[in-house]
Amino acid sequence: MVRLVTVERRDDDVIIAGVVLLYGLLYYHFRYWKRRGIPQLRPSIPFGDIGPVFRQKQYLGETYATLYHKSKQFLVAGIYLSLRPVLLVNDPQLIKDILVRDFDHFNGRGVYADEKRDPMSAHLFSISGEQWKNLRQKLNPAFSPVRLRGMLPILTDVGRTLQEYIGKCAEAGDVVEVREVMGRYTTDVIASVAFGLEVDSINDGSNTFRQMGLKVFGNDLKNSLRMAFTFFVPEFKDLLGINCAAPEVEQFVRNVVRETIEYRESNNVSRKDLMQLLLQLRNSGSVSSDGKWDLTVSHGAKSFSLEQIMANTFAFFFAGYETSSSVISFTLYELAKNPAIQRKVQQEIDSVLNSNPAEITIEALAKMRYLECCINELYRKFPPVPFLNRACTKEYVIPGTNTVIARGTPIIISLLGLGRDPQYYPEPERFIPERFENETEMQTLPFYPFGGGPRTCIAGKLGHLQTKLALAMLLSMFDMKLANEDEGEIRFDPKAFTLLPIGGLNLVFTKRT
Ligand code: HEM
Repeated sequence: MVRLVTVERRDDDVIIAGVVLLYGLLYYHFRYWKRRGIPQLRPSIPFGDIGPVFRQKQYLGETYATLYHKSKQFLVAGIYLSLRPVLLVNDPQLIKDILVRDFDHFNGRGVYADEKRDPMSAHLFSISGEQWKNLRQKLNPAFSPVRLRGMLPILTDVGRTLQEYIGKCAEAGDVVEVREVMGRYTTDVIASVAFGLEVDSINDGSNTFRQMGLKVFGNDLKNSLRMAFTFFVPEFKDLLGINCAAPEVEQFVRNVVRETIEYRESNNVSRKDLMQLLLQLRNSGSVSSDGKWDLTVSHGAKSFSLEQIMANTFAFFFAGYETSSSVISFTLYELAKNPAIQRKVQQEIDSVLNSNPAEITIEALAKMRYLECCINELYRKFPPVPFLNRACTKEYVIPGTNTVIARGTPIIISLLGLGRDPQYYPEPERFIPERFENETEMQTLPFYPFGGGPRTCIAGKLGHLQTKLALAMLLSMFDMKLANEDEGEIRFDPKAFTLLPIGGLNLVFTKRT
């Protein structure tokens, strides 16, 4: 009896000692930034500063914005994504230095990429260092102005299908959930521009392309783990043994890419899209910078592997469709909420297009300055990529201080936080496109909807073009209003990986006379 009690006591002692030790280690860990002389907030064990995200109470982009507002008096603040220490950079000048002038110290992305274990993860968005520099240099010509001009007819075709679809809804007096419909529009654009396929998910939401797009950002448990490990703790992703894309998405991309390439190569088919340019790169080692679309077939070794084509097409797919669709749908929503702004932008579009709305050219779009201001205001208020990621690749001393950013440190810049900061944008909750009328003033604002420096969005001009084109095509033909006039402020789905409003964005369109 006495022995039994002694053994139980010993077990208790071991457990207590274990708990104390673990607590001590965590306590030590969560003072990582303090030990480095960098201010930190009040992280909690074990979620650090992103407890609301883990508890599914707040969308990650909003949590970063909150952390920005709490710490903006500091140039930088140390935060913890659960166990992972990350540096939040708040100061506009330092942000600019990191993105542009001192980019050499920060060319990493800080997310998961492993060409061998998970080839689909090693694309332009995720890779770093020399590998990234090489690929970026090769892919840059694929998004030059002359290429965009070549792609415009594809965008216009899909835009017409969108106009017709909205026309039918207007006639029937249907409520349109624009976040979904614009997601279908950009899916069709990217299917055509990146994969070279004509799909019509606008009229058929059950289309495989659309379903795959939804799966990429799906918030089921497995996908949540997939995203969390890709972005928060990439070091441990291998332990989990799951790939960056869901198996059915990966299989889908593989099949589509393989079949398209086989078809084009055996039938000598040429099309003005990204797939054509990736094939050019594969066959000749570069994308032609003089705007040619044909393939020079060399019989030597291919310089860009099939796996690389797949990974990068996948990146264009996920980076391309969600961003623009978010901007188009939130802009429509803001214009429905602000009828005076809607009328002003329509008058501008009418005067540019005169009586020929079928002819929307790049030159015509460039003349729509007020529409441009509306889109910029939208990028500010609802940035489709609400934060930027970088990783420090070479030790860096913050100018004017003794603070050292160590190699390997992941960096976050909260675009949503900056965009909603009244210090830069008075009355940040209001939609005021006029803020962006003065281009010189604009240059002084911390405004990076497409990121900045050499690692800025490679296809920003394409994204902006498909956004502006769709808005011009819709606004030239339709008026719109909120389906529910007393709709409150937008709340974002805390489980989503993108800016997804709970309940959607519901509008009613009527044909303009
Ligand atoms: C309105 C539309 C778009 C917005 C607002 C947007 C925004 C962004 C942002 C903020 C980044 C990160 C830049 C940085 O870290 O400095 C990025 C990167 C990227 N975007 Fe976009 N994007 C858009 C459209 C597109 C489209 C249409 C594609 C592809 C067809 C695309 C492909 C990419 C890729 C591949 C990267 C990684 C670039 C690199 O790391 O070198 N984006 N985008």
